[in-house]
Amino acid sequence: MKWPPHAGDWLRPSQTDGFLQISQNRVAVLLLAGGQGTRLGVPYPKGMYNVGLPSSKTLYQIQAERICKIQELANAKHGSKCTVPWYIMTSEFTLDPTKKFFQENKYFGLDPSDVVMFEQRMIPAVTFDGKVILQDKGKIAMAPDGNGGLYRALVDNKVLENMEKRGVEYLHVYCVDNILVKMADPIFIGFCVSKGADCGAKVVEKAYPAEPVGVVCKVKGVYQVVEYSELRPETAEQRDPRGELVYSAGNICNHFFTRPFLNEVAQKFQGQLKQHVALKKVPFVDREGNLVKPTTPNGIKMEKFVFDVFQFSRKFVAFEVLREEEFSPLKNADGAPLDTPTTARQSLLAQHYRWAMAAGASFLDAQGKALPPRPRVTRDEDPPVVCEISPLVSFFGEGLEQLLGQKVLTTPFLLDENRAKELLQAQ
Ligand SMILES: CC(=O)N[C@H]1[C@@H](OP(=O)(O)O)O[C@H](CO)[C@@H](O)[C@@H]1O
Repeated sequence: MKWPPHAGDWLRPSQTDGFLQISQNRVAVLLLAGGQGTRLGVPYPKGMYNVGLPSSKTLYQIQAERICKIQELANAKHGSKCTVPWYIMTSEFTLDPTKKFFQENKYFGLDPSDVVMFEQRMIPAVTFDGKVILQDKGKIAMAPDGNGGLYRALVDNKVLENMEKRGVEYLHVYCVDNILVKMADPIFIGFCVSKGADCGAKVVEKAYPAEPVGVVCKVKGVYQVVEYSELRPETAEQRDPRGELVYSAGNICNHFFTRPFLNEVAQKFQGQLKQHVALKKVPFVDREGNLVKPTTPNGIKMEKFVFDVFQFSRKFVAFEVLREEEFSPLKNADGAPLDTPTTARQSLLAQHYRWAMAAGASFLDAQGKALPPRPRVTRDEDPPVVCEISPLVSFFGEGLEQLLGQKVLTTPFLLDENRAKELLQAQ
């Protein structure tokens, strides 16, 4: 069965309920940040990556500022003083550097007590015939247990108790690498809550059959995600009579869970989660004690997947969003055709350019020559101007008419809080 229906078939969800929940401290965000970023090829956590924006902000900073802003928007709407706690699942690889980075950057303006870091487990990598691999003399090669290690980590670290104490009822769980992620998105939260869902997933229409995204679909009557690594190419290519992909609902790793659902999974089901097998290049020491970096896969890493709990949901919803507004993941190093620092930067700058244009701004180039507006910028090209808008100024593009309406701006243009104040004062 094709899932979900086309975007136009959806009821228009209301933001109102989402903001209400946020303002009542019932919403938290949970970041999956235990991965090693092997494809990106950096020795530090992906969240610390700077994709080369004019502001030089890292993914962690952008996300922290979005939390600040969503709290502010909910407060302004409901006269509250709310908190959206940020739970960050790290691993042995990412915990210390992440902690240090947040400390050095004063938690990017968030209250440190509202940023809760915890660690997922590690499991040994093995050879194809099941033997452990020595990464160093006397050290077994270990890898994080996959983003589905979340459920055990929630128990190990008493995170669910922390959520309960704070009165958190709804979780927006997301992956670190999507530069366009809408943290605690009130539209998504509002939609899931209004449908009485215990579990939900945002999806985008797949761009092409072999795109490396999981697909949300029904298997034997049960909603689940089939991961791209486990979907046969001929299945991925199946089309319906209209010529559209049958499995077109691409998973963007943005999930909604209620706390009671997470509790139930943690207590009853997490032991049942399937182990997925990934063939990987695992560095090892040879008999002479030399470190060898294999060029072809030599080992197996076992991983659990965060979405494998969808099968236990009583009410699951999928929510289709626009790729250009919500999905541009950082997976690969520059040089790869897609999902690189360059494409992540281009997607964000293209979005901010669209916001500025929609707010009524026009642009001059660096020599003062007027630049004709370009209504459509695709996600993998440079927008005609460099325009970056701080999340502290605008989360969704809201509130920009007042600042940018009828303004003639010169590229490159960086709208941070100071610039926003100047623009307001100049009125
Ligand atoms: C286990 C898991 O969560 N896999 C996700 C995740 O893939 P990675 O290749 O593991 O980053 O993010 C993708 C979206 O960026 C999503 O399509 C996929 O299903």
